[in-house]
Amino acid sequence: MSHDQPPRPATAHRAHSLKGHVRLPGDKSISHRSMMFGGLASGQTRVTGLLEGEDVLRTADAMRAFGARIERTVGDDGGAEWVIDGVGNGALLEPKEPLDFGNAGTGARLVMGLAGTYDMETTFTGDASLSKRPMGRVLDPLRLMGVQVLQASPGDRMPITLRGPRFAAPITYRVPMASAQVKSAVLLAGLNTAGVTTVIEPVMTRDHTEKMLVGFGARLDVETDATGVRTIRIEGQGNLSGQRIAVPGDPSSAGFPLVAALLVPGSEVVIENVLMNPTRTGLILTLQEMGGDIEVLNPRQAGGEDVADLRVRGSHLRGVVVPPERAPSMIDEYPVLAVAASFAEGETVMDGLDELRVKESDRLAAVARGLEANGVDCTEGEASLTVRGRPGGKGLGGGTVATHLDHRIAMSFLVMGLAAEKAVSVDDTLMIATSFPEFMGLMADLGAEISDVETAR
Ligand SMILES: O=C(O)C1=C[C@@H](OP(=O)(O)O)[C@@H](O)[C@H](O)C1
Ligand SMILES: C=C(OP(=O)(O)O)C(=O)O
Repeated sequence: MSHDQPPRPATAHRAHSLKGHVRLPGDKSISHRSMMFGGLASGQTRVTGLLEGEDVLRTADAMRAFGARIERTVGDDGGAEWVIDGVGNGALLEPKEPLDFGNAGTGARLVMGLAGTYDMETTFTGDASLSKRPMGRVLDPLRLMGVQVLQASPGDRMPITLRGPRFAAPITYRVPMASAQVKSAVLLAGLNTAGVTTVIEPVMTRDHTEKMLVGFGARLDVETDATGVRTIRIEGQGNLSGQRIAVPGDPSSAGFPLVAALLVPGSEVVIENVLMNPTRTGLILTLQEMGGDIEVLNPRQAGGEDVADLRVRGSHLRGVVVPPERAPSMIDEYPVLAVAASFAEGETVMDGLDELRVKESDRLAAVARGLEANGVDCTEGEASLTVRGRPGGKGLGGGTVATHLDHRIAMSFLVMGLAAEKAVSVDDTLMIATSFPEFMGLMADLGAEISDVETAR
């Protein structure tokens, strides 16, 4: 997608029932990291199941700019296999051009860590959404390690130019907000820093960086104390070597067909090969607590991760209070949970949502405005959202939602339109390609009717 393409609105109509088996694209967090660690390691990394979304392809471009060779090939089973020839440890080259991360916070923040401590200059740019997001959370620890910020827009925003020191200093850093991106950026900066870099994580967030770095051969250990505080130590300047990675299906993407199947009466959908890492399953747990009929089938291990298939049936949902400490395990899923709550009996209370304000959009405000535009009774607090649902979706819908360049807002409200009495429109769907390019086709295969500008009825 180019930055200057005109927006592409779409409208979702009430569906009769959703039926079928679907396989999701690969997990976005693991896909980004596969590109980064494969691009840095010595030797070859082969990745199947990669999410070929725009966010991940930007990370691939960045790793190419640092000198990695990355190609999409066809594997033995006829599926795509990405082959990465890494630059070798400590051998990133200075990029000749600014790196454009598009819409991707993960790509930008993790690569700032990965490259920031190198004795070279790197410039980071992004689209209008990414340029509004706070980068100080990553720049602050990098500054402590000796990285100079040569250029940044007010409030430590992009475009940003970093200049690494000759010798970076290892630090001990307590992550001030629940953020896997900040934790990861510091650990990745530690990779190129002599000595031991320590990250203290008071609240556990997704642990893909830790697990994958160990898989690539990094010297990293994690200690968890009795209160759950994690201390992660990484020894710098070790050796990463190329790996084979099979990326499981993205549980954040799973949220959309999952909630759609729960809300549309008479539905039965099986979602195959979903990543079930416990740092990512908060949405499934919450929907089960609401009375959602979600069966976890065939739980298994694949490539060091928990994976399962999910059978979902149309269900009568009840409102719940979502514990704030669950937020990190479902942080990207609140928009679609709010949609589910709009159809539940009674009130759903979501709290501890401060981080939603700094995503691709201010998701707390975007969700509340979208719900209001579609007749949902809700209250937006500083870091909370309370939704009073209407079982059956009676009287809901009929509005157009402003998506603010945010893929998850677009997909969430299209899901709402499949179950609401009246159709729901979103002002743009182009951003869906950043994380879930197959969304429209996959939902249509299940029986959803979503019309866009080209197929308007
Ligand atoms: O590390 C990651 O892969 C991600 C971490 C989360 O961001 P924060 O670290 O900002 O919470 C999440 O919202 C994002 O989609 C992916
Ligand atoms: C927050 C998200 O991604 P990122 O921070 O990588 O832009 C997301 O995918 O919902």
